[in-house]
Amino acid sequence: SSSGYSYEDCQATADWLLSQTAVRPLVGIVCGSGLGGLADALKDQVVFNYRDIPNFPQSTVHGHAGRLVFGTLKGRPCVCMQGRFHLYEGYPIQKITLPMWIFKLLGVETVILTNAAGGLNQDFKVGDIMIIKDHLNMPGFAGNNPLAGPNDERFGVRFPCMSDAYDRELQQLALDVGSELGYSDFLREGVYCVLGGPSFETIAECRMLHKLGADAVGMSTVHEVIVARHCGMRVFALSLITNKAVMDYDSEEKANHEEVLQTGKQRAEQLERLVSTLITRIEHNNNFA
Ligand SMILES: Nc1nc2ncn(CCNC(CO)CO)c2c(=O)[nH]1
Repeated sequence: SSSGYSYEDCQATADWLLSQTAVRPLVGIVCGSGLGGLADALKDQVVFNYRDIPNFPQSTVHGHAGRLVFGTLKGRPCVCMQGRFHLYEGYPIQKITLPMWIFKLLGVETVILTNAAGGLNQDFKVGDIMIIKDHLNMPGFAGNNPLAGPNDERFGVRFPCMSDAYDRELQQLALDVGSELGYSDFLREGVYCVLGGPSFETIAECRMLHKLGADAVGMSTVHEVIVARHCGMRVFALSLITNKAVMDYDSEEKANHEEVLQTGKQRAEQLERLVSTLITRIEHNNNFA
């Protein structure tokens, strides 16, 4: 569509990347705020700055490097976005999700997305890792959906199903890996709600979202998930709970980005171990590639 990219645009970018590296990734990783360290774990890296990639948007948020890192994680070929895009940066939604269409055309079969989020579920503690089992797409309720506009059947169907967006097998695998690694006491599951941002939510909004069944709130991920599912990639996503959302009017808590990045640093190592171990357990169609 007009503000979107054509299949040919995406193909051109993917072909450009494939001509620059011999890595043929099966897993695509999206690193959330302060979680870019995951990309540093890749071996035999081939790195591209977003500004050097045709059609790619630029990261403008502190804690988002703006690099596409190809490499291997325990022998598994991966591509990792160190820095992602958000509605609050002022990008049209199709620009935010362009990397997903490109991942698809690179041959990626499974996308792993991480983000930092506020905890709405009162049982959650700062530093918990929440496996996302479903989402609430608030911008989508207002029609801000990355699939709006003409549909290209080469990517997927006009009306894609979202009741199976978050792969149940990968969720179970993550729980198993988490308990193997001894992470069970900070590993949770829940529903992630996306808001446009950049302002953090009000107390009334937190209370409303909690009543609506949301366990965590953030400003990303859902748009990429919708596109990834539209073009048939498996999705696993998790939120690092970087602060407890303010739910009471007598609270002195004030959500801030620094706290988000600080918690990311503290938990980064466990999150990286969880994701890299998970990746070695994921079965792919052409594992022999
Ligand atoms: N209460 C609350 N806590 C949060 N921690 C991280 N995020 C996700 C948004 N992250 C932004 C600002 O840190 C950067 O992308 C949020 C949020 O949206 N709300």
